[in-house]
Amino acid sequence: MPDIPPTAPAEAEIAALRAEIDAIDDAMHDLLMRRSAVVARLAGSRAKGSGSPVRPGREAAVLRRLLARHAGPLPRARVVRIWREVFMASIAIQGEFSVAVHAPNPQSGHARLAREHFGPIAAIRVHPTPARALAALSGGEVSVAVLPAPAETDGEEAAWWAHLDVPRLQVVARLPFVTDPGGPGALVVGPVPADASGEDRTLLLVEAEPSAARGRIAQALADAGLPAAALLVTRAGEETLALAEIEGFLHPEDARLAALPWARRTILGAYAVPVVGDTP
Ligand SMILES: O=C(O)C(=O)C[C@]1(C(=O)O)C=C[C@@H](O)C=C1
Repeated sequence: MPDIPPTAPAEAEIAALRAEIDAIDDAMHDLLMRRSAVVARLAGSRAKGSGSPVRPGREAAVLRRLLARHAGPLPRARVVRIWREVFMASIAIQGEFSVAVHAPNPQSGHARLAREHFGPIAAIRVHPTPARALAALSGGEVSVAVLPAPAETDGEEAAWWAHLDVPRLQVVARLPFVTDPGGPGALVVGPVPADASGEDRTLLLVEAEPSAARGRIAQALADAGLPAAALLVTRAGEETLALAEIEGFLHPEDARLAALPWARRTILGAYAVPVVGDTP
């Protein structure tokens, strides 16, 4: 196509639209400065306490509320990306933040999930085993650890979830927050309990009798009023370990836990149920 110089009316239209964008940018900048000042007040308030400033449940609740009112051409996944940066900026205002991720290299799927979630500025270090990533978290070197989502095929070394040092360390989030069918999944472990988002899943680890079949474990959970939305069963020597995902935010003193037939039952933490992205 030949290059046609823009006509004067077209230039005037572009200038007017850009003036509108400039005014919106000023308003957005004012609001971001105001928001950061509120975050600084929150950081200074004793109500939040010391320790990790990260509250994944609160972040999820904010995003769900915004996505519920969202309309127009801005894709939902972009809204999430913009607010991820806002959250990370708020976290930076409140203190140091760094991540240990277990991944073979910085380009692998789980390392990319961590980078996408925690943003381009966060210090993210890759560790060759889950144990090394968790040791960095236990030792206070990092704020959170990102580990592959549990799988039934996990061997002794990969099954970090079978030996998690709860309640000192707990699962607090799941990545990605915008569902990606077929993509890798990861869990975020923090040095604080998970905070409820209003729509959560709790991870419950039970040690069942050695011969326990999957169906019997699922039935016992359902009978106790804790039907599993997902159930992973592995056998390690004499042990049968079952990791159940229970709908809702379960507290350790929930009476339904006492109705389970197994003495060893541990809440590993909880995560906000991910949201769906943009439909093509
Ligand atoms: O609500 C808080 O506790 C905050 O620190 C604020 C805020 C936010 O920017 O909205 C920031 C980080 C937390 O992970 C959650 C929310």
